[in-house]
Amino acid sequence: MRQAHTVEQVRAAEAALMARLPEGALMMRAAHGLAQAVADWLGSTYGRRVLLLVGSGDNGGDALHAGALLARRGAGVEAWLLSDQVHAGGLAALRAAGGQVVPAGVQTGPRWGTRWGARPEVVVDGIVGIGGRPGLRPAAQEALARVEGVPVVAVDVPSGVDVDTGEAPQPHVRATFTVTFGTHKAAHLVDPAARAAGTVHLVDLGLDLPAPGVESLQAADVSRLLPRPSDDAHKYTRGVVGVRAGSATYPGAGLLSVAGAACGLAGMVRYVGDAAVADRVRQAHPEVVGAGRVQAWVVGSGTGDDAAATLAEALADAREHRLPVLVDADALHHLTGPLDVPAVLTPHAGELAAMLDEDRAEIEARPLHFAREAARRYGCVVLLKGRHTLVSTPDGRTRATTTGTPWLATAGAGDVLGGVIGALLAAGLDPFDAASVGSWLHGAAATLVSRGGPLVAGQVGGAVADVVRALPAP
Ligand SMILES: NC(=O)C1=CN([C@@H]2O[C@H](COP(=O)(O)OP(=O)(O)OC[C@H]3O[C@@H](n4cnc5c(N)ncnc54)[C@H](OP(=O)(O)O)[C@@H]3O)[C@@H](O)[C@H]2O)[C@@H](O)CC1
Ligand SMILES: [K+]
Repeated sequence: MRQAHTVEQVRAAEAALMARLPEGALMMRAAHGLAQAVADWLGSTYGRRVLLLVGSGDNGGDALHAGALLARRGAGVEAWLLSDQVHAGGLAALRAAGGQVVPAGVQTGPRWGTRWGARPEVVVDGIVGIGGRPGLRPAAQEALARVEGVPVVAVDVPSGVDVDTGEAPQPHVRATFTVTFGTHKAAHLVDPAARAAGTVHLVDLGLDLPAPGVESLQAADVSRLLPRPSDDAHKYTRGVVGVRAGSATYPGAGLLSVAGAACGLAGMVRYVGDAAVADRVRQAHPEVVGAGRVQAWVVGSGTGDDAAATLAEALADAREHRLPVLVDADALHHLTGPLDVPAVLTPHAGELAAMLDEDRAEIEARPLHFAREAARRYGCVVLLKGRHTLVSTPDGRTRATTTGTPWLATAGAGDVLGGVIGALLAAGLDPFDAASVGSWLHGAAATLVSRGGPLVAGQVGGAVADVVRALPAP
């Protein structure tokens, strides 16, 4: 599990560990990890040009110490100080290692602003870390503008983003990769900040941390959580998923929801809906049967004018038999308040905006906030679709999905996702696990069929089996 802790949690764990270690030991662990990551990325150190942007706090201290380590391995290292006060030990170390230092406010050389007369090969963003406020001050913005186009490695977090919320409303660094320390932070997993962080490399510091507020499943977690048939399983013990989606106007939504539900993770799929759609479903998926008892419902997509009635029928059955329900698309607009059955809602940003009476742009700027808000308001698990899909519970616990490919942004992908999650609900996972595992599998399946190129939604359900096959042993 990739875990993301808050600044407050990190500070507390750091204080407890620092009390047992010699002064500066944690910063040196961080600096060694940072220097190694930069060296690995460059492929060598001797003669390479590394520019440090150094703010007033320990984040700048990390950059200076890492710069000193790189300078000792032969790199040309220059530090631009963005404040009159920077980490004294780090500054002394860089100077002692032969690094160049350009004090705050000093106009630097002609071409790239460095004494090399050539572009730096990498910029190390030590402007601000977990002690910063969102946004960048003018000195940092000017420095970044002078080295525009040079790859940036962010120290701990891309400076300027909001570390605990993943929001990035103001100017901020856009990194090629980020080297973080001790644990991940929400900004590494949650967009838009996660996009600014690039690839994230974690340096272990040995912190003793509490339960995280945000986490991200990895292949091993999915393998552990995945319901697998027992030796004596039959189709009913594996769970039956019922799909109420699609209509004469939107038959494709029914077909694709079934394509997801029929990914093989449940024992059986029932389709309940328009007769003509049901015929087409049976042609495409002969194993799918009609109405009867189910263990979970998938309801909503493509139900058009019938959405309210279809939702009401599914909820009535779910109430009677205490079944979980996945509600998507058209049906989302007919929810009025907290649900009284276990449920997963799967809106995209536009649908969530309508559900919460907000602007879509606001939802996209603050997805973690609004996923949690919706989960509280509707009293169930909410999955907010996006590049990093978020799954939140009413108490705020959140998982971010980091599998997937931009090619998955295609019509019908959400229908398949709903079906896959429905299968997992029917197979017995609780709504939080079903939604997060389903989202992970859906993203991984899309990456598999995409192989770097375009895909159509219908391919994704069928590829879930290959993803499951490739999971590590539980
Ligand atoms: N935790 C750990 O386990 C370890 C942490 N370590 C490292 O320490 C980092 C945290 O260091 P930190 O506490 O000194 O805070 P940090 O973010 O460097 O600077 C805060 C100062 O910057 C300023 N400032 C504020 N906003 C700003 C802005 N937008 N733009 C520009 N400046 C801004 C403000 O000062 P001001 O200028 O206002 O006086 C504020 O006081 C952490 O991210 C990690 O890298 C590792 O070394 C070891 C293990
Ligand atoms: K930084």
